[in-house]
Amino acid sequence: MRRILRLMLLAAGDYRDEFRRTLWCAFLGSILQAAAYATLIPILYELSQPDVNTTVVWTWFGVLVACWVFQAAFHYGQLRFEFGRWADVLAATRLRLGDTLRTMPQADLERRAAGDLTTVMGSNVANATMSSSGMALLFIQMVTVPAVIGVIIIGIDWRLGLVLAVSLPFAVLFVRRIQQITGAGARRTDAADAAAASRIVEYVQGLPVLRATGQIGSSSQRLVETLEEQNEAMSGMQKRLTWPGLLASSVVQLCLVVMVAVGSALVLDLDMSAALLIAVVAAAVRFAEPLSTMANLSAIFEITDSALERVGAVLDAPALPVGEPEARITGYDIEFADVHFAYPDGSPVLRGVSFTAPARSLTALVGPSGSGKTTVTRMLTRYADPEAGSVRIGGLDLRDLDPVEIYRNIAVVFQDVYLFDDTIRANIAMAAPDATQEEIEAAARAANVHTFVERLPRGYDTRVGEIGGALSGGERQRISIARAILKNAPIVLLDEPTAALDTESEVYVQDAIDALVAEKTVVVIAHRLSTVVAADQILVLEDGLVSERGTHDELLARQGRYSAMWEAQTRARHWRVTASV
Ligand SMILES: Nc1ncnc2c1ncn2[C@@H]1O[C@H](COP(=O)(O)OP(=O)(O)OP(=O)(O)O)[C@@H](O)[C@H]1O
Repeated sequence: MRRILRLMLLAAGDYRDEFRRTLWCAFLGSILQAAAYATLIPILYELSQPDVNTTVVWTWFGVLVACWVFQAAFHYGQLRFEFGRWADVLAATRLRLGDTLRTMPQADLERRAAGDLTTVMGSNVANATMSSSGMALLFIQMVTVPAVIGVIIIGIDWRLGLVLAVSLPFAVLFVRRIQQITGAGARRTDAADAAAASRIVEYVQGLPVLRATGQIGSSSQRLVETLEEQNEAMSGMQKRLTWPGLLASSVVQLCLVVMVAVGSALVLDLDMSAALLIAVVAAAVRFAEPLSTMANLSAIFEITDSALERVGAVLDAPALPVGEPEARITGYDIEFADVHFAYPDGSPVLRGVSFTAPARSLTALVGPSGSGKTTVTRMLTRYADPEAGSVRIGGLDLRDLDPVEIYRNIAVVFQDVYLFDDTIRANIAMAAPDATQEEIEAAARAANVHTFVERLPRGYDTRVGEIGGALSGGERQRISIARAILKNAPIVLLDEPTAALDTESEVYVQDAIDALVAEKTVVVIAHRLSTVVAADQILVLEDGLVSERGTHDELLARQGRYSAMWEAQTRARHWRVTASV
């Protein structure tokens, strides 16, 4: 219970003090509710006496009314938060989750599948916040009311109290069993939901490939298997709940039957008045009722618990530590000093990379596939911190810098362009939301976007989603370069932006890149060596190490790995030309 309470308070965030007050309201309200039921015992008892003392009856009736009035006041305090505040808590928690995802190391983020995070941000956070308040209050009520009534019944007649005391451990045992089953079931269902969400995202994104390979609908085995597991997780839990559920409610009913039997025997022995028995049994119904409610609701309790756990795991995720949050980048040279890095599940990828890239110079990274080129550019955006060595920008160790400050100074153009389902204008302005229309158009012209946007009926106001498929790879790439030009960051990282383009698109995109990189510190990953002949320095990466460095001419003269790669690519180009003649 303490763990759940901690998670609830974590989910309540800035509203945690209000939430605490609500829990107190629920606790005090529950005691008063139980006390109100208990007043029925002296009232009924007195009414059954041959000479009724009306003062006693009215006094207890006054206590009953007072209990209900105060209970209603506490209930109001509880409902005000439950209905009035939780929508705010939900919105605030989603924003906090969004913030945590932003500050979480990129490497940690990547380890979570997209669908998993969608489930956390969607249904998990809704279950965790909206139902957790209701569940917490219900839980308090369900524990407090029987406890108070139980104590009062024991005080009135220990034998009837004993019946309650004996049946309680059995009821608790079955409720615990139900909780174990629903707990395991809810976790399995949540994991299955997250896996299904990931598979659905993957299925939708991969539709073109799936169509081409005939893996659509039920023939898409991976999706079918995940949906089957989701179904099995849900129905399996329901099946396993049948017997414990039945037994838990039977114990509660049996307890009442035994109590009536014992009470009747006492009445027949003239050891107890019939009126008192009726009053005690009426109160005992309130003792038993929450226990069966608890058994019926435990599935919802566990779903809430599991959702809280998943939301808590994201909220608790450690952010990248920042040495000097106030530090600002003022110089734009880059330095890698003996950088070692391995992905969590793999062998070392960078094994002592060292180089410097002076400000406003162009550094090209070349090398075989898997040699670590992309990882070098990732380290520059503080994707993760090196295991040894340091990465510096303008003399500042990235470990000291807030990732927001790093991203403010770096523009990245990837091979795969992500465009949001918004207007072309909004997609370009993403990195500079305050940019004027003139600035957006200037960037678009520089990136060769203007020419094709002009041809669209709604120009810059055309939504990318409306024409998604109608934009060629080169056009999408040019939009992403316009975005980077508008951002005007002093450092530019290019991950082979022209690699997947046809020759005509490549020319347009190359022009756009030229406009982007002028006067910037540029690091570019290149597979086609012809695109980086003019680089100030070329670094050849092999197996996580810089094996050669120099200008194109210097490296050719060295007759090493670079010169062999150049030879191979020139031969391939020549072969393609002769083959097509
Ligand atoms: N997120 C990741 N998790 C685990 N291993 C990774 C991850 N990303 C890359 N790797 C591994 O690290 C090594 C270097 O990858 P990297 O992408 O940096 O190489 P690269 O030189 O850019 O390759 P390519 O030219 O094919 O893009 C590869 O063995 C790759 O499998």
